[in-house]
Amino acid sequence: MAGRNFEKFVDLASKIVAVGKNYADHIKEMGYAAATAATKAEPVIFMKPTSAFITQGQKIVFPPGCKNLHHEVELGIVIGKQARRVPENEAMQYVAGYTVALDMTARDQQEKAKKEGLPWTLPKGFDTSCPVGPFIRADQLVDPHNVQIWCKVNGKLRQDGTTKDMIFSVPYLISYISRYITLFPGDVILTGTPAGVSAVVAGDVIEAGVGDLSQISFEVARNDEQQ
Ligand SMILES: O=C([O-])CC(=O)C(=O)O
Ligand SMILES: [Mg+2]
Repeated sequence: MAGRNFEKFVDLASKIVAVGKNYADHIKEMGYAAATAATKAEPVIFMKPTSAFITQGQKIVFPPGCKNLHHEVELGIVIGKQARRVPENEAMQYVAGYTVALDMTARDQQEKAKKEGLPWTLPKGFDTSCPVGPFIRADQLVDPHNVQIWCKVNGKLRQDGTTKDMIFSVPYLISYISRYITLFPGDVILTGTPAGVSAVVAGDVIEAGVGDLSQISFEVARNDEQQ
């Protein structure tokens, strides 16, 4: 991992791989089928393009046609070196660090896609759908499975979870994803959201953090192309 500047992981990344249904309380609030021994072995995986990234100072913009935009706070894993078919017991060697991320979701469009059995690419991958925070070095977060992740909207706490409640661990996810998709330095894995997701409107300010290690604040803006 030497020689690379992971402070700028957004510029290094070639992709964002996102995990869904990783917290039982969020599975429940969304009405997803309960996890079973069988589904536990298979996390839900989807992707966002790197054009979804925004960093502080930029605004979250409603995608065209969306009337119900949700925040989802998530721990992001920043990959440190190329990972292909990595065994779980070696997976942590591939972690450069972490970040706080928002998996912004056009919930109305995602619900429509779910009903029709279609992919979530646009509801999850539109421009500005992946606000991220500063880089957290791996040695600053020694136990990624025991940290608070939280999200406030206009100062009001909406999500207050802990990564202790993740169904699939960080090494499991790296191992599982890298069986199918080679991960490269700077790539980000979003590890799923705890309960408390809710709608935001233009003018709202979303704050989120991973413990007190990384904190972000983003304003939501309407889409000026909106019909
Ligand atoms: O949209 C969803 O509910 C799936 C997801 O991203 C998550 O669980 O974090
Ligand atoms: Mg999510």
